[in-house]
Amino acid sequence: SSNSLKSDARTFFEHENELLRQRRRNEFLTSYEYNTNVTEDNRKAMIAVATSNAAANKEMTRNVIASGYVDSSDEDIKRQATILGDLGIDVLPESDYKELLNAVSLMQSNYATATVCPYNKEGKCTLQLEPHIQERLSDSRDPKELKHYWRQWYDKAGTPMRENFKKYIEMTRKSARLNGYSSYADYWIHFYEDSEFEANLDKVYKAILPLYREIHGYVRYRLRSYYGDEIVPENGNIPMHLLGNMWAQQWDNALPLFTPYPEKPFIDVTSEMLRQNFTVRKLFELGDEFFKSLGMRALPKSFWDLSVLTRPADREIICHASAWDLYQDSDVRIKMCTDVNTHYLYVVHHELGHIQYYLQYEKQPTVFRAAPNPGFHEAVGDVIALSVATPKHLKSIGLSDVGKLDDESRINELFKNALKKIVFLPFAYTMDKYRYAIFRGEVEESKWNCAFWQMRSEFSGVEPPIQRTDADFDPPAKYHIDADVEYLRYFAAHIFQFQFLRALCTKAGQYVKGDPEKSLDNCDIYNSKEAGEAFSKFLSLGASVHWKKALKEFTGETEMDPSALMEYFEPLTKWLQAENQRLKVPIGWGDTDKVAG
Ligand SMILES: C=C(C[SeH])C(=O)N1CCC[C@H]1C(=O)O
Ligand SMILES: [Zn+2]
Repeated sequence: SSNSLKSDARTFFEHENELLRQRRRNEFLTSYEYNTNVTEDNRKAMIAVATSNAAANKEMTRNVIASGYVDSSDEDIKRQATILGDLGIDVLPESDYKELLNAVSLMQSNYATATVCPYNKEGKCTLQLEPHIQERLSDSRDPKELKHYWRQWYDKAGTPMRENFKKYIEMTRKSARLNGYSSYADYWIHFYEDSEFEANLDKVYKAILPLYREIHGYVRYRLRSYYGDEIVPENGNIPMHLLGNMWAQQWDNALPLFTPYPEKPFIDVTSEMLRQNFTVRKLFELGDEFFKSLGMRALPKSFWDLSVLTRPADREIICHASAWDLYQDSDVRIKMCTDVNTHYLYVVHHELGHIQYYLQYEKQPTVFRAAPNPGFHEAVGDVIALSVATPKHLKSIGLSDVGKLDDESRINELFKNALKKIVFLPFAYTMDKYRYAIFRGEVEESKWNCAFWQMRSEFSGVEPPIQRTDADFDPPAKYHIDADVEYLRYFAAHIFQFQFLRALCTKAGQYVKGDPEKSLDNCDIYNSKEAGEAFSKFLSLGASVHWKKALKEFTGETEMDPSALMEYFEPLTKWLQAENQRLKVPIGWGDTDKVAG
């Protein structure tokens, strides 16, 4: 009878899911060991466990496909079979698999251990990306110093990785073909379960581009008046080393150079935290308190015992922030090199969002212990960070004395947030538009570097501070390109997080469309059990249902839709259009002349 068949299927998947859970725990434990202690032995141990797991996963996938459950009439069984039937890079023959993991882990190790020489003074070349170089890129206003660190980092973290990157492209291309995908790009895209994904992406990019162009024009205009026109062109690409971030992915660190109303008091959270002797632990406790105030999961004791929250003095670690699900007994951890400042206050909340998601779906079968759309996982923490950063919330936790902003201060705040959330979109779009083109063989290898900078210019209107050629190879200077981490998840997250914010703020009674007292940019969902309940319900589903079904229950929407983001920034959009007209700011940019060919 269908019941017995179902029980056979259920028994089958319960067994496979339990074995998969054990394999994942073993794999992530050895990977965590390597990430928190970068040695050759740990790197090899990680590759060994991953390789044996790949063989076991191949066996599981063979069983799942042989079972025929992918055609089951039971939606849940069918979904489990479809996901478990998809092998990814584990499909590779063992020797290729080892080569791929070796190439990726060597790029990650290089990124984690690369050091550069100090600018304009003697001293050992031991400066690290986090915190030294990142801090100089954020705080220096000396174009020569900025150019020095830009060039040192790209020459150290990029070009030497060319051969490893080539191997990575070769092996991922082979894995995609063995899985029946036309390219590794299409393997990445299948995780969005949306046949219109690329079309929707372009639609969203075009929807936000007008606002981005206004921001770009205004920033270039203000930078020109600060640095002069030998450094900053009137109509061309913005030299990226002036924008406060090594990859020019967010420009908020350079805000003091272009604050709309510089005379207005500004909430400088970093100096206030330092004045109040904030510790790293305090940053995590703030985030933990926030989730608990919503009635959501608290951080378990094991989190505090097993996480690595600051850079250890006695060993190399991979500092790039990451959250870890160790698939047993709520064993969840964060590994990052936290400093006490606004940037890390955001990153802490971003990572705690991943942790909350792991805890919320931990009762799901292993196959469903994931997000149904990669963008969801990257959006959870950001929504909380948006609430934390509001003047209302900062006042409630004693980090600011300004609760409600006047119109001009509000423009300053919205501009600061736009330098993160809007500026980021063309950057994220390019990270994967570029890799898609390489994965699809659309760019000849001798042009891989020039194509990268041409796309950064086309989509963001930024360029390197110095001439780059195809003798350089700059893409691996960005962590995610070393680590085989898909990037459009962050693009999607930057759209979804405003849809989540609008839904949660509505539930919390903090947002009413059209009510200036209840606008999105001053909504604080802290303590709202209604918001927490809706969020928990959404997150606990994991990947058990299609993301459009989960989103519909949560926000009433079924698309990745920028209208919530555009509503949040609407007052700024109006102000910028008027201000750029008043100042006769030229909008738009041309081709970059910093790449040969
Ligand atoms: C904080 C993380 C770890 Se999931 C991160 O990589 N992010 C967060 C925002 C964008 C992206 C980046 O740093 O490039
Ligand atoms: Zn993340």
